[in-house]
Amino acid sequence: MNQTTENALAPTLVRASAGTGKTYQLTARLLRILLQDSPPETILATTFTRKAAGEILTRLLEVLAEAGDDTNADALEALRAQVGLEGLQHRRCRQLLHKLVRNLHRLKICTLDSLFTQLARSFPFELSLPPAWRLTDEIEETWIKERAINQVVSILNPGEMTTMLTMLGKGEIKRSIQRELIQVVDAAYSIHRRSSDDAWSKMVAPKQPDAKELTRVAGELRLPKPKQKTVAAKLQAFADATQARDFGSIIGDTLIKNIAKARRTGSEVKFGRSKLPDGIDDALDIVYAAVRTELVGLLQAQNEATSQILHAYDYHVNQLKQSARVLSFEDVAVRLGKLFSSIDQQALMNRMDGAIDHLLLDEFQDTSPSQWQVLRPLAQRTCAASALNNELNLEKAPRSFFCVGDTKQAIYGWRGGVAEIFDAVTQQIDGIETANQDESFRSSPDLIEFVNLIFKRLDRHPMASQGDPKDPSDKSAHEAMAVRRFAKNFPEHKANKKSLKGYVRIQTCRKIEEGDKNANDDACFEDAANLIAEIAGKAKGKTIGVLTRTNFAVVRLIFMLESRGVNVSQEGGNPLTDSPAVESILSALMMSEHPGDGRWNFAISQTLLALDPSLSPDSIRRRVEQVGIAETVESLCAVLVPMCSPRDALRLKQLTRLAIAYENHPQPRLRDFVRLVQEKRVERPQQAPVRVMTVHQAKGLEFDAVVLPQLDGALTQSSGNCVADERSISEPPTGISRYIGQDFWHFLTPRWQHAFGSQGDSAMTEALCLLYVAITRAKQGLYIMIQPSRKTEFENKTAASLLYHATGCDTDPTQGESVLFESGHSDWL
Ligand SMILES: Nc1ncnc2c1ncn2[C@@H]1O[C@H](COP(=O)(O)OP(=O)(O)OP(=O)(O)O)[C@@H](O)[C@H]1O
Repeated sequence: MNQTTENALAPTLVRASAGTGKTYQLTARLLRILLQDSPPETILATTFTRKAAGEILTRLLEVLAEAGDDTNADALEALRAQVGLEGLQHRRCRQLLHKLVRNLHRLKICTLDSLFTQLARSFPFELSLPPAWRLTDEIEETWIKERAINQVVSILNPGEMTTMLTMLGKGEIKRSIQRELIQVVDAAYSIHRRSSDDAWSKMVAPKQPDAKELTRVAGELRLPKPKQKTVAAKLQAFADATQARDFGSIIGDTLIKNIAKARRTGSEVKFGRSKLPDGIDDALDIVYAAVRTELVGLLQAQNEATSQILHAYDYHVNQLKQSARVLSFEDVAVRLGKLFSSIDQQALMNRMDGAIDHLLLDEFQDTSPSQWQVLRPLAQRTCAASALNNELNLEKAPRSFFCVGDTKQAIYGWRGGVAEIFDAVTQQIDGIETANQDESFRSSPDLIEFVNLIFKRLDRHPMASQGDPKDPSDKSAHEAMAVRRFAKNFPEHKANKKSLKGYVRIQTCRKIEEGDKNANDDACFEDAANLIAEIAGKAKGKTIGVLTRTNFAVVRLIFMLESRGVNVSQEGGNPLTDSPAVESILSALMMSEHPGDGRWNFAISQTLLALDPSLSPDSIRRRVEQVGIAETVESLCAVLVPMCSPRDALRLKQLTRLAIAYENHPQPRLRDFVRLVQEKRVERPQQAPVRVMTVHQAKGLEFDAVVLPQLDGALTQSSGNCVADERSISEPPTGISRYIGQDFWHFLTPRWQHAFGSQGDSAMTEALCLLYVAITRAKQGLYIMIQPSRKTEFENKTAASLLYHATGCDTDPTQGESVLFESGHSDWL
């Protein structure tokens, strides 16, 4: 960036690596805009979480308060450097601080979700918003989803239902209709609502070869008499299937795959090592075409069924929401996206409450395409003017645009966030300047060296060279490309804190001979818990982050750490049912609704009923009817509290709070309350030095030491999702299809092969991003605990094996309790 453009606050996109101070940059820009006297209500800054928004505001006020203090010359100097204004004075900082404090409510620093909610309030009619609407939370969304699905089921007659399920389930009738439909809705509704009506009908099966031809081919395949028995049997099987038109039975046959490969590479069709008899090429092609029609036809039918289900679901879910006057954040974003892409920009601005002149977007990699659709007109408006400022070389920018993010931290693909959104910004915003930041203010040089070592050498893993890059139907090739691209584009990171000591260790846990997966996972968690207890004992006053892939691991580790006397807290919280005391209250409530159900009775006969014999299902039900759920819960908690540990007593208190809040629900029902408690995560209040959480929850956080105890699972999950054919992320998908396994991709057209392959590529990229986020949370200590495995298992696609290969480790990985890699200063503590 040159000085002139910096002065004029040129539209800027910053690609900033982990720990390089995105928040610092954003705050600097915000201060700069405020210091040029822009009214607070014309500024909008968005971040990913409410917490981050709060932190930016706090930081803003703190910086001004410190720099406004006449005796604090250092703070003023730091602020001058941060905002690039050499002549800035203490007095000016104080003035701005006072102005801000008086106008705090006008300054919009918020999440995208909350921005969209505010925007929606300016367009109630265009968005068909129900009067006096409110937002749902995740749990209410689940309830509404289930009710809508029940309604969809109720309108199908049994015949239709069987057909539908047969089509949905690839020919098999599934047992639970509801479960199947929930899966369909979870996998496809979000993309369905972003797409055009005919998107599901883009996968079209080619015409079946004609009947006469098939009969001829069946005969031709019986003619040759090859010497090898296996070849003869195979041709016989193909002839039989063709004769019976039973192509489903040979869909997955190796010979079918071989035909596809031979046609793609221009080579001969082979079966194992055997050569096939001459003169049957044409017959094989016709069988292949028929099998393709069968497979693609099945997929087409599945897509049709899915589309019908989703249309019906969309209707019912909207009806339910309209009558309950509720919307989710996603509903708001989707409606706004559609409106903003169809309305004239000027009309848009005229309608919005107070125009936004300065737009600042944090964590930009997690912006979804439909969110960008809403943000784009705002961004373009601020940029059109700021380009003009540049030309005129104005000191003060009446408008400006700034966004910052890190494509290496795009871990919310499931919400529709895509790294490519950065490219969309550079293409769609005229005159945007880009900058890179790769100097970490967080991590020690030893850690940064490790980060560079790993991510620049990801391609040392065998998976980086797997697959045929020329074959778009080869999933491994797409994944390999993702790995190589990540390594190639990885910028060299630098450390700012040159003298900060750091330490990295990768070690195996103890070996469980003959142990199954659970036994090995548990051994790894146990050894990690011992290690954490040891570090926590030595590292007084330091923070330790224990980062896992799954919520299940969080619960296991918390339990293990607590039993070792470690002061530990859990980010994001668990449902209150992690406390037996809460469980017995829930059992009592359920028993009052279902007095005959022995399960509940057994659960509370040992606790509540034993402590207070006057309690019975009847008395509890009457109490609920007379005084409501909250008071009943409170009275039941009072019976248990004297018997409880402080940990359980706290959970009971939190249960009472939840019950009081729940009573505001328009139709409080005991059953729904119990489900709410079972599902809602509630955090314990204190933040301990050791914090356990998933890597997703750790985004944006930092710790003195990080422990990673769960890197052995597959990097990507096999996808049961649907696949979108998207040419550009700013446009709705042109086609959608249900997913099929990679073995069948060769039947698809190259365009669909590309769409399926891109999904494999994205899933792998996201897995690498997750590993990057996990490793870069550490300031000084990084401890990685992996399971000992055979060398061949280290060829599997796991994070553990990626590290093994990237470090160039030659220590035997089959040995338990051995150190595979170590660098830096073990005495960093
Ligand atoms: N210019 C700076 N000078 C001094 N310290 C800084 C500077 N920028 C950031 N820091 C410090 O470095 C650490 C990382 O900053 P920050 O959390 O803003 O990084 P980030 O880019 O948002 O990281 P991530 O993307 O990994 O969440 C913080 O402790 C912050 O106070």
